Amino acid sequence: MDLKDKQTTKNKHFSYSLDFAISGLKVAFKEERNLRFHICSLIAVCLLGVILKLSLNEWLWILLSAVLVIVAELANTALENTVDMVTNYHFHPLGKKVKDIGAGMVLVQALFALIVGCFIFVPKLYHLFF
Ligand SMILES: Nc1ncnc2c1ncn2[C@@H]1O[C@H](COP(=O)(O)OP(=O)(O)OP(=O)(O)O)[C@@H](O)[C@H]1O
Repeated sequence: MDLKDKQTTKNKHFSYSLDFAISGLKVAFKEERNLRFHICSLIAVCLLGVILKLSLNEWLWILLSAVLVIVAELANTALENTVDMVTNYHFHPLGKKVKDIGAGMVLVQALFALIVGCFIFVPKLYHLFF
């Protein structure tokens, strides 16, 4: 961690904000197995989308669902880290509540993505095989 990483004041330039945002994404990707899983799933879905020649509307629904899941996972990661920082890894009923609600948020988004994926891919796969 260099001196810049110990900054606690507001960013003075947009480039600093961008720099910290990118480093946040890198840390989340490195530390969160679920985030890596969601990104791998997105790549697989995109490949399938190319093979099945999705329309522009279908691509937009798929991308919206994927972005919602990834944003939820990032927000959940931030919540988990905040709970760990505040509780110092000790059990606290409110810490449990926050983490469980955060996990619920990701689940809701993931179910939405699954439903969208089923609406788009199931009929296309059905026509392909039957
Ligand atoms: N400080 C704490 N106090 C109370 N309960 C906690 C605390 N930390 C974790 N827990 C409980 O343990 C569960 C798992 O915590 P963890 O931090 O591993 O989250 P997770 O949901 O497994 O994260 P991930 O999204 O990485 O799978 C939480 O959902 C919560 O019920």
